[in-house]
Amino acid sequence: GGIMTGKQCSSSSIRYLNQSEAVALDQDLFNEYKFSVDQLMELAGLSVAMAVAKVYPPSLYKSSLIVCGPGNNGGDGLVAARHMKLFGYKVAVHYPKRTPRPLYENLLHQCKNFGVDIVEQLPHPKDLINDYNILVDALFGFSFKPPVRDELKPALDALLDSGLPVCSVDIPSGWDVENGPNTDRALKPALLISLSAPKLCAKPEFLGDAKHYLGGRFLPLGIITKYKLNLPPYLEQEQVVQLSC
Ligand SMILES: NC(=O)C1=CN([C@@H]2O[C@H](COP(=O)(O)OP(=O)(O)OC[C@H]3O[C@@H](n4cnc5c(N)ncnc54)[C@H](O)[C@@H]3O)[C@@H](O)[C@H]2O)[C@H](O)CC1
Ligand SMILES: [K+]
Repeated sequence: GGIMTGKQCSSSSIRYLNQSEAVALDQDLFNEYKFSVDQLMELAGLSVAMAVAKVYPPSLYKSSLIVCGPGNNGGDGLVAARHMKLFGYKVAVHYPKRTPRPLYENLLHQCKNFGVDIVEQLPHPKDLINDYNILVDALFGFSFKPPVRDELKPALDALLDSGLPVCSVDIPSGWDVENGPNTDRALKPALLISLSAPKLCAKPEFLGDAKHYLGGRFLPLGIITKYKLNLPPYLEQEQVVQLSC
């Protein structure tokens, strides 16, 4: 739908970033604006948790599983896990390929100390529905290059075949960042949370009837101008804004 100011729901005239623009914008935040990854990841992960809670409130969707990948998209998932725990969800994390960096190690440590379950071995995808109400897809973000390597196929299969609603962080995992769901067996997320600005794969023709939120409310005006972003306004102190209804 178009801009609906009353309901804060807009998607017209949005500019979608290609993969190299997304990487360049990210680099500008670190190099020109001197943000640390931890800072942005905390805000990104918080906004993911907030969007998930708006669409799938913990009172109705109590039990969640967050599938985390080896990069910063997975880091966003680890942050979201901690916030979702604070929001009242039962939270489990599956984190099959761990990158040995203090950032990720500390986030995982925090999850454990906040009572997040760490699931080493996933059940068969069809059995996930017995234990969980929603899945969060934090497997791959804007640095993904298809096809998925074998080692992470089981994690993607869990997201593909469970039948549960999937909330994708920034990019629906397995999708081409620019060309969207261009395989036979593509993920169909129920909710996408684009971080900082939507990438080309988040165009309405790819998302279908999925809900779409923008989060990561940390862009300085200089970046918005440089990348000619035309983002919808966030209401008041909200960390997310809905893009399609
Ligand atoms: N500016 C922002 O909005 C911020 C976004 N954040 C999040 O960071 C990700 C991008 O993170 P990055 O570390 O660059 O990469 P990814 O997580 O997308 O994945 C890289 C990771 O995955 C492996 N990999 C790549 N392709 C494959 C493949 N075909 N098969 C298996 N594995 C693959 C690769 O080796 C790496 O290990 C962005 O989307 C946001 O979610 C930041 O949190 C904050 C700033
Ligand atoms: K993802």
